[in-house]
Amino acid sequence: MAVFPQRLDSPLAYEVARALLDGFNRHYRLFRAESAAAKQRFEAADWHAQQRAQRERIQFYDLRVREAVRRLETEFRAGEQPMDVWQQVKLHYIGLLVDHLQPELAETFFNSVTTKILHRTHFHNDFIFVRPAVSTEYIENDEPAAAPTYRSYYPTRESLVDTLVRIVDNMRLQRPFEDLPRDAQRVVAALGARLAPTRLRANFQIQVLSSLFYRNKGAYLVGKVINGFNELPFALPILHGEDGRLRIDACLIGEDDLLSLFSFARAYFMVDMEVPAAYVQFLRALMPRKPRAEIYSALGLAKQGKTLFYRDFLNHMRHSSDRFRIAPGIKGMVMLVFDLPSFPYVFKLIKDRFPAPKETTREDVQAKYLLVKQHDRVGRMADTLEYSEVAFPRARFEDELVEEIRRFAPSLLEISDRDGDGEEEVILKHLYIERRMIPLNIYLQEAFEALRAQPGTPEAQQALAQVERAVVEYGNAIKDLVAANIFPGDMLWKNFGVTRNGKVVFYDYDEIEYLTGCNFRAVPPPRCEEDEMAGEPWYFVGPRDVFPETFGPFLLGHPAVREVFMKHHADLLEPGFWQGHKERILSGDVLDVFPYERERRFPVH
Ligand SMILES: Nc1ncnc2c1ncn2[C@@H]1O[C@H](COP(=O)(O)OP(=O)(O)OP(=O)(O)O)[C@@H](O)[C@H]1O
Repeated sequence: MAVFPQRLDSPLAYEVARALLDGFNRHYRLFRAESAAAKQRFEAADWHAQQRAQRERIQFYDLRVREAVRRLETEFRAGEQPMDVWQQVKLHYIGLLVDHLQPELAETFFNSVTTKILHRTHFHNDFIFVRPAVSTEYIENDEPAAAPTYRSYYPTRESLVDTLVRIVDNMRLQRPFEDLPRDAQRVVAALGARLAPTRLRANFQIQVLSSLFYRNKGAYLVGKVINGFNELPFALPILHGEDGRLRIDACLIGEDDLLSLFSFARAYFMVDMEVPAAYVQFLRALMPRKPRAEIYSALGLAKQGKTLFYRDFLNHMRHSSDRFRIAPGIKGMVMLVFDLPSFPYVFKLIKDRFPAPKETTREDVQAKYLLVKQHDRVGRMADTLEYSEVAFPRARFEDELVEEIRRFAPSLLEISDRDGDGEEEVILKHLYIERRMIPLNIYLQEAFEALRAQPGTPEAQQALAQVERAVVEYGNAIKDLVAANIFPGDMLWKNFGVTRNGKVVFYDYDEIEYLTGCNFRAVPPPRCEEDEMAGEPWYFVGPRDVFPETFGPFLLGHPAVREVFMKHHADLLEPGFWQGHKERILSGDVLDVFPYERERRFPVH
C-alpha cells in the first residue's frame, strides 16, 4: 500500500514537482508546435520536410526526458532525496495537474523521469503513476480563443452540400481547391448512399475534429454523422491535385475504413491538439475495438501508447490463465518469437548468436527496428513497441519456451524473484512487441491443404481465391515498400503476415535496406556449361547487390502461386523495375501511397 504523507513539509519537493512539470510543458509545447506546422508544410507541398518532421518528432520525448533528468540532478540532487521527499513530490505533482490539459501525458513524463533518476534501486510503484491519478474526462479549454476539440454542424438534407463546403472551409487551408462544391457533392453522394433509406432524426448532425490529420502528402478531415442512434464515422483525404490545387480524393466511411487509415502499420499523424485525451475519446467512439494505446500512438504520442499498452497487458494477465509459448510458424534465425494464445500480440527477442549465412549483430538488428519505427511504414510494416526489463510470472511460461530462451538468448534472461513476492519471474532484458498476424506461409499452406483435400468443390474454389488474394496482396505490399524506399531484403512468404482484414504486412526487419542503397543487377550470362550447372552464383556478388531474376525459385514453387504472381507481379522479377524506382526516389520524387484502395478514389476530373 502506498504510504500517504501526512504533511507536505518539504519545500524542495514542491520545487522538484514544478521543475518536472516545466519539463513536460516544454515537451508538449514543442511537440504541438511541430505537429501544428504540418499544416504549412502541407500547404507548401514540402513533402520532404513533412517526412523529416515526422521522423524527428519521434525523438522529442527522449530528449526532453533527458533534459529534465539533468536539471533535477544538478539543481536538486534529486537522486539523493529520501523516499519521504519523493512521495511529497508526487502529491505536489498531482495537485499541479488538476487543471492541466494533458494530465495523462504529464503523468507518464513523471514516470519516465523518476524511473531514470531512481534507477530501480529504491524504485517502487508508490512513486510512479501505475494508474492515472487525474481524470481525463471532459477536459476543455474554456478560454475564448481556444479551439474546441470538435465542431458540430446541423444540416438538413437540402443543405448538406453547403454544410460540407463550410466544414472544409473552416479548416482554413491556405491553398485553393480545384472545385470544392464538386467534391462536397461527391462526399454527400457517398455518405447519402449510407443514409438514404433512413429518416433524419431530431439529433441529425455532423461532428468534425477541429484539426486536420497530416501524414506524408495527405491531410485528413475526420468526423462522424449522427442520426438517431446511428453514428457513421468518416474521413476525407485532402490531396494536392495535378495542378497543385486541392481536392478531396475519396470518402472513407465506416469503422473498417477508419481502422485502415489509423493502422499500426502506418506512420504517426501530425495533429494540432490541445487536449489529446479528447481526441482519443472522439476517435475511440469511431473505432471502439481499437485499443486506446494504439490511438495515442497513431497521434504521435507513442510513449503514452506504450504506457497504456503495458497497463492493458498487465490487466490481461490478471484476467487470463493461459501460458506463453513459442509462436507457431517457422522459427526465426535472428529473432526468438513467442506469444500468449489469448492475447493478440507477439513478443520478439534478438538471439545471442545467429547461424550462417546471417552476418548481423544485435546492434544492427536494433538499428533496423529503429529505422522502421522512424520510417513511413506505408501500411506494410508493423509498428513495434520496445521494452526493457520486463517481468512475467514464471508459472505462465511453458517450460519449452524457457528452454528455448535459455538456449538462444541467455544474455537477455534472468529467472528470479526480483520483486520479492515469493513467486519466480522470467525477466527479459530487452524485447519488441508487435501485433500478431497469420504468417503468410501458414495462410497459404492452409489454402493449399483445402485445395488438395477437396478438389473441384466450392471450398476448393474459395481456397483458390484465398491464394489469389494473398499473392496479389503480397506483391502490392512489396510495391508499397518500394514506393517508400524500402527493400525488404528477405522476401520469403514467412516474413509477411496477414492482418484481420486480409492486408499483407512485412515483419522481418533484420535484412531491410533503403532501396537507394542497393544495386539491382541482371544475372550475367553464363560463360560456360559449368557456370550454368553451378549451385552457387559464379559471378561476383557485392554486399549490396540484388538479383531480382533469382527471386522466382524461392517464391514460386506452387503452380497456383506462380500463375497469379506472374499475372500481376512479374515486374518484381525484373532488375529494371527496381532500378527505375531507385532512380525516381534519388531524383527527389515522393511517391503516393494511399491508405485506401485505388478504386475508392474519386475521378480525377
Ligand atoms: N507479428 C507476427 N505475428 C505472427 N507471427 C509472427 C510475427 N512475427 C514473427 N512471427 C513468427 O515468428 C517467426 C520468426 O519471426 P521473424 O521473421 O521476425 O524472425 P527472423 O529471425 O528475423 O526470421 P529470419 O530467419 O527469416 O530472418 C516468423 O516466421 C513467424 O512464424
